Amino acid sequence: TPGVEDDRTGLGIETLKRAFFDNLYYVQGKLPNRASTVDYYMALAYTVRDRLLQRWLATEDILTRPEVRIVGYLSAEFLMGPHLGNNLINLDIYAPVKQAIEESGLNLQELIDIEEEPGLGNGGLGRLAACYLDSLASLQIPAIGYGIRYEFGIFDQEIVDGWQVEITDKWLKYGNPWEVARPEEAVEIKFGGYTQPYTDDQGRYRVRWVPGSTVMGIPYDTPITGYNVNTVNTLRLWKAEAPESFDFTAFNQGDYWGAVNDKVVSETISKVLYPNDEQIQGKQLRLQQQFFFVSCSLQDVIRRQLESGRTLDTLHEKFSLQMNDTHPSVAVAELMRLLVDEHMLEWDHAWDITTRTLAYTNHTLLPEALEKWSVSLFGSLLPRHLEIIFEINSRFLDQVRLRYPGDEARLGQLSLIDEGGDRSVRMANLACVGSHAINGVAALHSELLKKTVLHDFYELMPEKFCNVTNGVTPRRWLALSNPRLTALIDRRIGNGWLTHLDRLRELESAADDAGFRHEWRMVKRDIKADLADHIANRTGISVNPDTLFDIQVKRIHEYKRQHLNVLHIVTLYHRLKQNPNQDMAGRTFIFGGKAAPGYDMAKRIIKLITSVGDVVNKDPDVSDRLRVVFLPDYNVTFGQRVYPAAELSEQISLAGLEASGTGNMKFSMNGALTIGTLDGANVEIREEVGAENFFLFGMKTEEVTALRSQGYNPMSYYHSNETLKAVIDLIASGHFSHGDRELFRPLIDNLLYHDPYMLLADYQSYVDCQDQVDRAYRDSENWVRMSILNAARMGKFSSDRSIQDYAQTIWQADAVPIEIEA
Ligand SMILES: CCc1ccc([C@H](C)CC(=O)N[C@@H]2O[C@H](CO)[C@@H](O)[C@H](O)[C@H]2O)cc1
Repeated sequence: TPGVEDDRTGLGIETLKRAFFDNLYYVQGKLPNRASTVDYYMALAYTVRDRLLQRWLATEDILTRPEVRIVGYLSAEFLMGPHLGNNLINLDIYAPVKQAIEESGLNLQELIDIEEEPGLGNGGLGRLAACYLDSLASLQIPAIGYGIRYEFGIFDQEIVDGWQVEITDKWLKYGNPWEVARPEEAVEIKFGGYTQPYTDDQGRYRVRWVPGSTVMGIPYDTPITGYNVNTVNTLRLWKAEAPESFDFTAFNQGDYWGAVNDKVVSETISKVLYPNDEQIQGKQLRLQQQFFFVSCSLQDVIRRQLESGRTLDTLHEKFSLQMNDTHPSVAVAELMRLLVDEHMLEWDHAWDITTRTLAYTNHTLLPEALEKWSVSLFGSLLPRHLEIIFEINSRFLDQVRLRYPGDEARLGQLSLIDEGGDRSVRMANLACVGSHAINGVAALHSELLKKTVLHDFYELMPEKFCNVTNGVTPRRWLALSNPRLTALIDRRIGNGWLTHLDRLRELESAADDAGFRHEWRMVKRDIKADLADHIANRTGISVNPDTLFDIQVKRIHEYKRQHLNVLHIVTLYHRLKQNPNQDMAGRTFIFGGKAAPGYDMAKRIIKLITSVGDVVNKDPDVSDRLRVVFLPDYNVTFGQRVYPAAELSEQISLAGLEASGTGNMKFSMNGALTIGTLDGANVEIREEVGAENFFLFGMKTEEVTALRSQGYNPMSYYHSNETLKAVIDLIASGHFSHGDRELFRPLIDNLLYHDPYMLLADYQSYVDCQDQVDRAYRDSENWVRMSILNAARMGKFSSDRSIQDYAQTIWQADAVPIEIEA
């Protein structure tokens, strides 16, 4: 009817309201008088989903064209965060929807906050994958994210009596309006069993895999909107189901458990995310999960290739598949199996296609994070893949022998099989041999990769190595998280910078504008006040928004040195106890981060933070100048609330161990200054913002290596630094643990006798640097100036720049604008 907008696509306020209440009624089956906030959220989610569907289907259609290249991002983790707010920003319908919801007597932020966060990741690696999906769509590059639809994501964290407690993450309890199941595209996945060589009808040697069990992989698709474009890409997450979910024969024999056994066993595969960050556990289920989503995804890719009318000979011309760390690296063997065993390609031809299609990104140098699977476990679960890996290895080592005749040591290093002890498959080696490109995630990290863990591969195949420094999406981490600063920047430099972040440079001149500085300071002050209210509600701790907000949020890990931050806090406490009139700017220290459930030292660090906080926050001598807060359950939603409120960003890892960091980028973009070591992307942030706008401390990687090789004796630092000794002794004395000297003994002993992450060696440099921060903060005009310059010079760290680097150097992928007929 003329004049009446389509209910599904109209953006008029009245249309939006009608559509909203129609979805409440027809989808949620609720009338307003009985609707809960979750019902209203669901109704709004469906209303927004309706308005992206046309673009989604148009993008899906483009992917079927033979000439269109597709980027497949294989990741065991996608830390997406809540969808509603992000889609309102990317579809540019935030304002009309806000008005429609408010005119309906509801509060949009309340509906946005009720969404269960899909926490399908641990930390940096998973969130990077999410930022990259946002940039791929915003740059109109056809792409598919491939992962696992865990029924339970990363645990929710509660702090009970100062200790972390893990709570199951039932994110699907109300259902998920942002996914569409596609059972018609389910695939079968094999496990176990044995292999059977045979000769095919052309007399050629072939191998058949006779599985011990099979499960079905059911795809669930989530739309990935681009910012202000028609592209809506897909995140395809696989759920495991039993081929037969109910065994009637067993049931009829009264074996009720038997009747559902298959179902339970199969579904276990996609049941829960492994909550370990940077520590391998070598559990069979973890390898099952990795093979499950990789085989599902590769079968899906091959189906799309063939349905586009292409043959498999040109798979690499249509698909670029990126392996997000080694977690998907079984893809090298699985693609070979599918091409050779299932689609009958010749080995060499298949190998050429495989290496041209696959690429590998490394995210960590930590030895304990480099995946190795025992040959026995691998062979029992994936007998055919082990054969294929042995074949790949023997052909590879033949080449190595030609290149380095007689160099057995190098051969041993490069081999896909670690022959030492219990033989194991080195997944990083498999990923390197099976890829055409290998990259690190920051300039320093990529250099260290070439010098250390992947040195032998670098010497053998230097042409494969490159660097792509990480980035973060300014849509979620500025426009959605910090609308007030976004509005201020828009007023100053116009919009367009959200897709061309380099334009933030136009803010540089504003740093010298007192009026603008004042507005900038006010925005930060307001956000700090909001966070102070949130902290009070969440923890009962009152913080003063006029103090310096010093924030460290990231997974708890000894190499990230949250406990070095605590040593500084105790140093300030010690100083104030000795001299209460000590002149210093008031500081609020805010921590957040989850510890892997089995990581005792990390859990003890959380207890140290909460224990020091209990004493400091209640001590009248210091509490007006010092506050320590551990905010529970650090996740994407939490990050969106905290990054905009920060003034000082703590990036204090031991040089050489933080591959990149991405929180460092989010803090700086929101005007926080960084105190940090020359580690990961800190190096490039300091290059961009200027050394004068960065608080640098600590040893460089070379100094760390030198000290380690000359023999590091932490006890000598304890004895030669009076304040450090007093601080350590205070903690050891039980002062923060009700006199219990045992509670933190493991931590203290580790620092005094081992200190593998060299806290004591970097302590004085850190404390001195923090004193610099204190002095700088008290010149608030200059501080705000530095804050503006920090944000203005963060253009490089947009994930759009990272994706453009990948597209140009690794994927040869181009933008394919999507036409939508009106
Ligand atoms: C097998 C257990 C496991 C699980 C996750 C990981 C990830 C690689 C850990 C991770 O998230 N690494 C972080 O990746 C970020 C994105 O590149 C970097 O910014 C961080 O520096 C790096 O620690 C390793 C090992």
